[in-house]
Amino acid sequence: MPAKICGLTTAATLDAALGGGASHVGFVFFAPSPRNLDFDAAPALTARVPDHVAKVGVFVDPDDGLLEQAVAVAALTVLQLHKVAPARAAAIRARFGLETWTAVAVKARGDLDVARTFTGAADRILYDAKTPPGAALPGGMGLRFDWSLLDGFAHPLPWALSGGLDAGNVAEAIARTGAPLVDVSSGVETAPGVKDVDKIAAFLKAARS
Ligand SMILES: O=C(O)c1ccccc1NCC(=O)[C@H](O)[C@H](O)COP(=O)(O)O
Repeated sequence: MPAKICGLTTAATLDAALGGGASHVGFVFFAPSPRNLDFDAAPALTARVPDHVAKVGVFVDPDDGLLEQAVAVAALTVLQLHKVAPARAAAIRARFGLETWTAVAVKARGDLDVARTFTGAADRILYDAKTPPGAALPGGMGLRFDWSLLDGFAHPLPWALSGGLDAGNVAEAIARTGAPLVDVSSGVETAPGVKDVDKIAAFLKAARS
């Protein structure tokens, strides 16, 4: 079962994700996040990732300079964009030539309409829970949305399920939604930004079960 462990900042927790069989590992480049990865630390950390595992950079409305620097220091293979309009996602995708994901924040069924606007502009939709107005982060808050909102939705692009997943609910989430890829951050932490090797292993095992 393809799974992304997001917000990794240490070798031990990255190795736990790789050892547990993660298909994707995520690195956040957003200064306000407790998971922000320093440019100085990125090369040594991301060099541990074998070629068959995707290195996903997570960005919030990034400018080209930030993207260029992050792609260079972390040898990213996927760009995950939050708070980016379709035209900007298309421009980033064209400029960098990398697989490009866009996060779609979901609270109500109507929020899914946004996904369709990314056809031709992104390669994958990451459905994530909508964070409250004024929240510090647009993701990584451990919030779950009502999975039944995805019932019968004709996905316009390949997709992934995110938001409030953990070892205790990921198998049900996959069974309930048919998600082809799952993504987690808070659910494998002991505190915001503090990943736990045992929780990572348990999540990946549960996702496979
Ligand atoms: O994780 C962050 O700190 C973050 C900051 C800014 C934008 C996005 C961020 N995370 C995006 C992710 O892909 C998370 O894995 C996803 O939102 C799920 O998070 P969680 O509900 O905590 O598992």
